[in-house]
Amino acid sequence: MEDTFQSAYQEEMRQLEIAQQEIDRQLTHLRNTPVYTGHDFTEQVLEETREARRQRLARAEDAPYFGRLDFQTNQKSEATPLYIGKVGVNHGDLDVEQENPLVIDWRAPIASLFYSFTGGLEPASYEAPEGTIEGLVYLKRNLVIRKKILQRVVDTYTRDSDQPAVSDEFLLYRLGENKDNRLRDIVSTIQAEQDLIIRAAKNTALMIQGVAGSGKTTVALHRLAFLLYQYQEQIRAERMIIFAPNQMFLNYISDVLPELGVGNIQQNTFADWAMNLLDLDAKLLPATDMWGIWFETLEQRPALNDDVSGRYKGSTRFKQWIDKSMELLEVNCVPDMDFSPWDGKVLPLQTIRNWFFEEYKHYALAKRKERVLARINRWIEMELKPITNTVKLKEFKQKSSTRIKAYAKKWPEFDAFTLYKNLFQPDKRGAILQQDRFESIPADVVKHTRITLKNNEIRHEDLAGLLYIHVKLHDMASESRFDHIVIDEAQDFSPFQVAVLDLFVRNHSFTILGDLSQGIHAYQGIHDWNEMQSLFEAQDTAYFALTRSYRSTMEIIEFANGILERGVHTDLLAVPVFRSGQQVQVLEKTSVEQLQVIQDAIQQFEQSEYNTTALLTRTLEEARTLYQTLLDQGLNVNLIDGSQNEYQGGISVLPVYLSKGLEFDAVLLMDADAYHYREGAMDAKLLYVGCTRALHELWILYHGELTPFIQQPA
Ligand SMILES: Nc1ncnc2c1ncn2[C@@H]1O[C@H](COP(=O)(O)OP(=O)(O)OP(=O)(O)O)[C@@H](O)[C@H]1O
Repeated sequence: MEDTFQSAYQEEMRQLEIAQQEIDRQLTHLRNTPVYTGHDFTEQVLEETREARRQRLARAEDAPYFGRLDFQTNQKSEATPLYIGKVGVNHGDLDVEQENPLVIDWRAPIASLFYSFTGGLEPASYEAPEGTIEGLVYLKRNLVIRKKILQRVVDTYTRDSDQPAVSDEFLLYRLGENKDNRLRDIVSTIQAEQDLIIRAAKNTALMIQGVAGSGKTTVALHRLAFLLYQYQEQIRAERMIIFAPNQMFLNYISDVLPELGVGNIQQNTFADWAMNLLDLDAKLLPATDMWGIWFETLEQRPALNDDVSGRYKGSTRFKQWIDKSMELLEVNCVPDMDFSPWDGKVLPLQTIRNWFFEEYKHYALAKRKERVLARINRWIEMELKPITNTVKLKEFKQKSSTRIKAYAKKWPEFDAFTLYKNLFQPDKRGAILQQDRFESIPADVVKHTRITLKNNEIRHEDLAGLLYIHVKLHDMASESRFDHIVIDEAQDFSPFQVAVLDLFVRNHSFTILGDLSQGIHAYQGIHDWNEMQSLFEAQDTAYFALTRSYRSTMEIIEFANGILERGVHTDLLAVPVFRSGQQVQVLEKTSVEQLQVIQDAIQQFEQSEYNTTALLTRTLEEARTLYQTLLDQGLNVNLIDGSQNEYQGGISVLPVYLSKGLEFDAVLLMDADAYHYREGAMDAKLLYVGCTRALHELWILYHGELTPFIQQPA
């Protein structure tokens, strides 16, 4: 066994040397080629290609590949070793597709075998542009190369061995590593079920329910890199966008795409993106406004049902209601009168209606109004032309100018904010719905929305409706469609938000990822994936479930599953990868003792060389207090209160609801008592989110009665 390993290692050392020499040679050649800066178009294109190769080779220099697959197609008499890396490298200086390149790009069709093959003697196959290619796999090997040095060779499958495939061994090695303050790429260990999602066809609204730590965010980013490779003729990075919950999260994931050699993809929160398009004179209330109601109050939280404002305003019910209102607006918007520029001259209502409802019907409402008014102006000019009497001409000009202004005022104002406001006050002039229809909006929603809108303030939950009206008025979506949209943490998105985004993307090309068990913003998000799936025709959408969790140890996953079983009653439980660690510690301590425990834990984590630790409190106020106490003790800690744009790593103190999406080597969850985490799925989900942030260690601290979602330690 040892001999086999030695010879494999020697063989890979030799291959690495060959690969590195070739990469060095090509790079030196390219670097010595003078950069073309002239105006000749052909030369400019050639220079661009050279520059792209320069950059690709530079990325391959330190670690040209991470895997090897020996594959024999049915047409060949022997297996060919295929080396798979983050970027493809050809033999020689030509930039054309080669049958057996030196290194194959991980996104190439043949590389999918490396991910989908999980062992067995049966033939394996992959889909190539020319059809299905079948053959036999002889070897699957993982290689760790760092800074040009071969560090590890792990065979996860050899055909002539009677050992089963051990693909988890290399994965476990990778998962056991400590993380820093950024998410990383996983090209060397993408799992078969993740690969299916990454390589799924482009023109589908893909919905992925994935348990905590199943790699949803990571997979979405790899999918973008794949789409750019696979559909390079059809899509551009600048026309793709990732929506994530906040700027800090965007910062946390910001290294992955550059690691995958992808730049220029837009990344934003829905709120910032929508506000930018709407360009309103109103103020967006910060998200903390809602958190105050749902997270900071431990007692007397509002009941959560479909009539709470976030759920209602995010529903297709509300969208349909707006549709109806807009239809009525359209039908009734032409002033019910002829237009007379001066006494004795009349443009009949029927002509104006004909322009609006027939000739310009393909334009959006605001444009139609604009066109009709411009046409009336042109009509006035035509009617003025034959008038030769200068006194009369002057008089008519003045009259018509005043009258057209007055007439234009009789049209509704096609401004999204004004119309949105009117939706909530049918008794006002300019209302677009009659009272009887209006009564279907929950009374509480009307009451609270009126108050905020009156103060020129809007909430996040208003953005979908506002944007929808804006699009209907101005049709700006068709001019600036995305090629692909990723929505991360999609369980916190509403169906209405997705319906609006669907107007902004070609061919329903979405990757929508989330976890219902982490739906802590259930007051605005979905409760079931059907709510989103039903927005699309069956052939335009696909659903995947990721159940394996890669982040945490088995002990942590099993502990977190227990919380879900007790508090959420779901079948969406995580299946751990077989990575064992410390038992979860559940410790009853008084507040004075807790401080000592925290200090001990931090010391212990430092010895384990953990880079990131989180202290999770139930509320923001408690996080602030704990942060101050720890600062006073001389500890070097960061507070995360929702206002940060960057995740620093180190020791962070934060309320549990702000930890979503992040991960830490160790987590200390504070105040896990029956007061802080009481009855109700929302508290259980909060606890679940908190516990599943931990990679290696989880400590639970409480005082008094333990929360019912956690089993009393024996
Ligand atoms: N195939 C894999 N190989 C190695 N690591 C992986 C793999 N898949 C996921 N991971 C790791 O698991 C962790 C969780 O990944 P990620 O944050 O993408 O999951 P998630 O499903 O978005 O999590 P959550 O919903 O809990 O925020 C990350 O550290 C990621 O690198």
